[in-house]
Amino acid sequence: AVSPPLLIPVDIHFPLYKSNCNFKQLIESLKEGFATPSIQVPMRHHHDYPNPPEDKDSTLLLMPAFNPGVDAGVKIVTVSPNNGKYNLPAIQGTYIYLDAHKGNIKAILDAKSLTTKRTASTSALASSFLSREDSSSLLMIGTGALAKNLIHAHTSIRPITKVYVWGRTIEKAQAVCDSLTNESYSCTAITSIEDKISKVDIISCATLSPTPLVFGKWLKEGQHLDLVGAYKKDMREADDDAIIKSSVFLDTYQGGLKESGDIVIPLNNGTLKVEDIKADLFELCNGAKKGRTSEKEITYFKSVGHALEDLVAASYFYNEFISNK
Ligand SMILES: NC(=O)C1=CN([C@@H]2O[C@H](COP(=O)(O)OP(=O)(O)OC[C@H]3O[C@@H](n4cnc5c(N)ncnc54)[C@H](OP(=O)(O)O)[C@@H]3O)[C@@H](O)[C@H]2O)C=CC1
Ligand SMILES: O=C([O-])C1=[NH+]CCC1
Repeated sequence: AVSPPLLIPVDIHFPLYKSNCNFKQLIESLKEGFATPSIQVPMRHHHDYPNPPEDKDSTLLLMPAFNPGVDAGVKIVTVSPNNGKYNLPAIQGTYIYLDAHKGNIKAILDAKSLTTKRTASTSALASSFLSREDSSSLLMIGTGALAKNLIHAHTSIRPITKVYVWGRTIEKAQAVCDSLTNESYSCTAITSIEDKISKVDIISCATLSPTPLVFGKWLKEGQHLDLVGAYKKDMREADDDAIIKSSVFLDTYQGGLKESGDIVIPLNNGTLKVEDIKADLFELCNGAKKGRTSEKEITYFKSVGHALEDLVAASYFYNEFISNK
């Protein structure tokens, strides 16, 4: 099968463009983006809607962002949680990248690729503030479209030599490992989260699980927890004990306080108070707040995604296209 192009240029007559992502560069661009006050991001639309052929609702997200005088864009993305049974990623959609001055469309990007790359890079950006600098092992929980990208992004910023992958089936975990050959780390598929989780430095979790897969009782001093999955108020990937043991950080207060059960459930049951949340990526990137402050601290980062990330990544891929043309 032919994979879809990452970017279809509209104002440039060039057939198809598929980009290899340099995660280090994209992470740096995101860091600059989060520290750029001119970028405006209205609260995104987050609509759950019935999906009669399935037993689960789907979600539609509309995500605009503007950098006045420079560029703008909007992502239309759906999450169809049963897509796995059709061998499709849950995330589908498109990104329209615009010139902010005259409003013309500069490019249309495949939102599946854009989202996996910017989400993985956002997690790694957070890790650059929150994980220990000497982190050498990573546990990846989940085997979907994000898993491989998260492994690439996390290993690009820390000296990781050992990666472990857990999935609901060992075959899918092994397939992720098999796709990561010639890397500077080993990759091992595992069958039990509990057996490995206490022994790694960074845990990244990107699943559609409605209930916790990570339990605070398993977490050890100095670990960093990167929670990417739960995108609705009734979904969570980690339990209350994980919150109690950790310093909690968000991608943004705007979405992070409202959209995911990993934050909303502990806020509602009193386990977490808003004032306990240490910082979001705006505050970390502009230097207003600190990330990890001790080797022993357990850091808990929850992302739900933000349109600034899409705009910065679209700009990154567009400029890469222009310079390689
Ligand atoms: N924070 C952010 O910015 C973003 C978050 N996301 C979210 O991240 C998550 C992963 O995305 P992506 O990799 O693209 O999705 P995919 O659809 O490609 O993969 C989903 C993964 O979740 C696993 N899974 C599904 N149900 C469960 C369950 N009950 N318990 C454990 N594992 C389960 C699947 O396993 P199996 O193959 O066995 O079904 C698969 O490994 C999604 O929830 C998505 O909405 C996505 C984009 C941005
Ligand atoms: O930001 C994003 O694109 C998404 N967040 C959750 C699902 C998709």
